Amino acid sequence: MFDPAPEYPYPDGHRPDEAPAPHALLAPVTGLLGTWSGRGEGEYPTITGDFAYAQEVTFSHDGRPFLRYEARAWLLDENGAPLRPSARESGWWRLQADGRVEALITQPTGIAEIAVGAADGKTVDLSTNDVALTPTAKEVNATRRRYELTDDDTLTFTHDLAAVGQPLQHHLSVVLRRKG
Ligand code: HEM
Repeated sequence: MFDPAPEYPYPDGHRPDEAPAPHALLAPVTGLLGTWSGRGEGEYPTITGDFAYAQEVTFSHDGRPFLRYEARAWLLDENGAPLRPSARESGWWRLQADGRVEALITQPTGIAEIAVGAADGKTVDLSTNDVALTPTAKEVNATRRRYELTDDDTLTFTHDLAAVGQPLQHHLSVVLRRKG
């Protein structure tokens, strides 16, 4: 009998050794699969003082040659307690031959980025190819995102930002640990 609300039959995989098998083109990024969390610090010349934050990041796949990417951050007070929700973003990393990456990343602040770069199994380096802004979004011109797997369960991430009239420079650094 016809089921009007069937379950989606292709759940995402979060580990290289579980079904579905990762597509061969994902080989340079399979070490990132899963959920990560950690604490980081940020700064920008237009902001008063540094800030501390926590972040959770998830990479998953459905057997095709792209990653689903999701990240959400929250600010921390001086005792490490949650202060308020901060940046969120989600997107898709399209893996090409030779570890080339084309990423589409959107944020609820009205920013949509296309970034391109490369992954080699341990590192991913993505730089802006294009940015689209909604009419009320802050001016963002470019970003650079660097990931490094320092061991199987530790992922460092740095984010450089060119925005609101400032040249490309450090905005965020975080050390993420594999969850679970
Ligand atoms: C972990 C992720 C991030 C955190 C924790 C974070 C945190 C912050 C904080 C605390 C501010 C100061 C304003 C405020 O209090 O909200 C800020 C400003 C800003 N951030 Fe981020 N941010 C993150 C990611 C990003 C990303 C991915 C972009 C752009 C691609 C971005 C672009 C900006 C811009 C344009 C400003 C405004 C600067 C100004 O108007 O002076 N941020 N961020």
